[in-house]
Amino acid sequence: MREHRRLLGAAAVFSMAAAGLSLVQPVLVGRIITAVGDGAPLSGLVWALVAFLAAGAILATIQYYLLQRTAESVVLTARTELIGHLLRLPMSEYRSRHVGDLVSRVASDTTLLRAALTDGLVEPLGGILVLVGALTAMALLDPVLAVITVLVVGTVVAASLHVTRRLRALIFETQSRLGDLTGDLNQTLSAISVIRANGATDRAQARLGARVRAAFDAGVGAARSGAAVQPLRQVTGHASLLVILGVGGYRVATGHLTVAELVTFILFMLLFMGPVNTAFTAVQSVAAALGALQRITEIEQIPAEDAADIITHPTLPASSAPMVEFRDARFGYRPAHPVLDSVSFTVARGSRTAIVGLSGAGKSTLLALVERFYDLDGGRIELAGVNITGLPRTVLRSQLGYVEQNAPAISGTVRENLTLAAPEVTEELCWAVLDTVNLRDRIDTEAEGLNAQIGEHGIRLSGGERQRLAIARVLLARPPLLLLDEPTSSLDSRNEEIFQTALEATGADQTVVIVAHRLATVKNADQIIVLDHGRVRAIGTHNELLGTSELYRELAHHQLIGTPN
Ligand SMILES: Nc1ncnc2c1ncn2[C@@H]1O[C@H](COP(=O)(O)OP(=O)(O)OP(=O)(O)O)[C@@H](O)[C@H]1O
Repeated sequence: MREHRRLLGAAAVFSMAAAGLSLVQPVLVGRIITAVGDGAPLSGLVWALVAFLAAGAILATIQYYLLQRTAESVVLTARTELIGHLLRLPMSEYRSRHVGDLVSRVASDTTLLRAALTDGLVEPLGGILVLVGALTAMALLDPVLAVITVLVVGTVVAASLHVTRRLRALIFETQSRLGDLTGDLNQTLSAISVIRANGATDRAQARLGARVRAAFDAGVGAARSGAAVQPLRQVTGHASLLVILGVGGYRVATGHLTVAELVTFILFMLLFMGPVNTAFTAVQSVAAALGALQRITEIEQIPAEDAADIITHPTLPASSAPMVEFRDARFGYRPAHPVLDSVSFTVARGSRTAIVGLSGAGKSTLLALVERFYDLDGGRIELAGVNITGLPRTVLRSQLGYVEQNAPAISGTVRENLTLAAPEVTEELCWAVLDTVNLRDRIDTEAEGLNAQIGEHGIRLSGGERQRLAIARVLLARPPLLLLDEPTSSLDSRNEEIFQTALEATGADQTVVIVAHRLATVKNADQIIVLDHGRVRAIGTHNELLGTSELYRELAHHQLIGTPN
């Protein structure tokens, strides 16, 4: 920010100096005309005029560069801050907003700030000097003509300000429609195979076409408002020139003014019109920037995920308490629709806990709550005896290895995906863990090896390969608690066996909570939690539950846990 102010200050000084020089030029021209009339020597005056013109041009060039540089760095700061904030929003915000709209706020809205700065801030500074200087000179030369000029220009400027009042809202509307379009386009392209396979391309095109049309209509609305200013702008220049030529000519004829004075006056008037024109542009740019700024601040005003956190434990104290404990936990994505209700259970250190239940029972939500993607509505979750709301989220998450349902991958290389939680691990360890999940041979087929790109969302890998890569990532990071959400749903039986072996090899220093949909994964767990409509129906081992839980018996009988009945 300080750098911006320094650069802006320098640009303003250059702008005012260039403006000051431009004010001297009409005076010199007037002198030259008088000298021509008097037959006096001209060369000194002409050289002075040339020198002033050249100096003015140099100053204007420097000022232009400084201004553009500042404007670019303001965009840089705005983007950097917005991106920093965007990455830290509460999870619910990403679910309720279009990602494309968020992207357009970073890419497009910030750009509008640039024009406001160049047109709206520094140019007018130099402009004010020219305006005041030129007006004073005009008043000294001929007060009557000066008053006439001010009246003509003032009326038109007032009218144009009235017109541009609506522009800010119109630009907000235009940018919002653009955000809707990029949001929809982004979603459509990421689900293009679903659309193609269902023969919905034409419908998608029609829907996107309607979005394009809405953006066009909003843009036309803003253009109409902007265009209304243009004739006023033209009128100001032409009308004042015509009036001054008429009245000025009359005043020369009646002996109130010399020709040299009239020419000087007109030159000052033309100088005076420069800032007036700039003001027209500035008003529009600032209105546009305010519209865009509204969209940027809308996001920046959303408190970051951890803004309201009250940290009671900056680090995780050494403790022999259970690894995880849910105590009467209640949660709903929407206030009146509880997804989890009175959930209580304990996960011992080094144990394997499986969570089973029908689809929609709340299994994934349970893991997301341990990650603190959402906060409970009631009750508490403890990690090693500490309420997780009292831990910094970075500390909490450093203890967890989470394999999400469907194992989403990040765009980038195999290595980037593997080392996301442990950037420092060696190449050797990477290959070893790929070996553990039976992925070494597949990655070996890539000429770039670990540096092979896996495409957007890992599109170049099969579902099962993506899942194995996600498992490899948490195995590599070796966090104390693994949260695995149906990690084998896309694996064949051989790879599932390999996964079981890898899981058994994790050792007593790692606790595992696994949402499972296959009996094979569940059978050997130390405890199985049966979840039904957000409530814990039973807890026990496979053999115990076969005897005590009707629901578990039914699920086990179908061999498929977690799918609708
Ligand atoms: N972001 C969300 N916003 C609103 N409701 C949600 C959200 N995520 C999940 N739900 C709802 O919460 C309930 C529990 O979902 P959850 O994903 O936890 O179930 P699950 O037991 O993991 O199901 P599955 O076995 O099908 O993965 C479901 O009714 C689901 O529709």
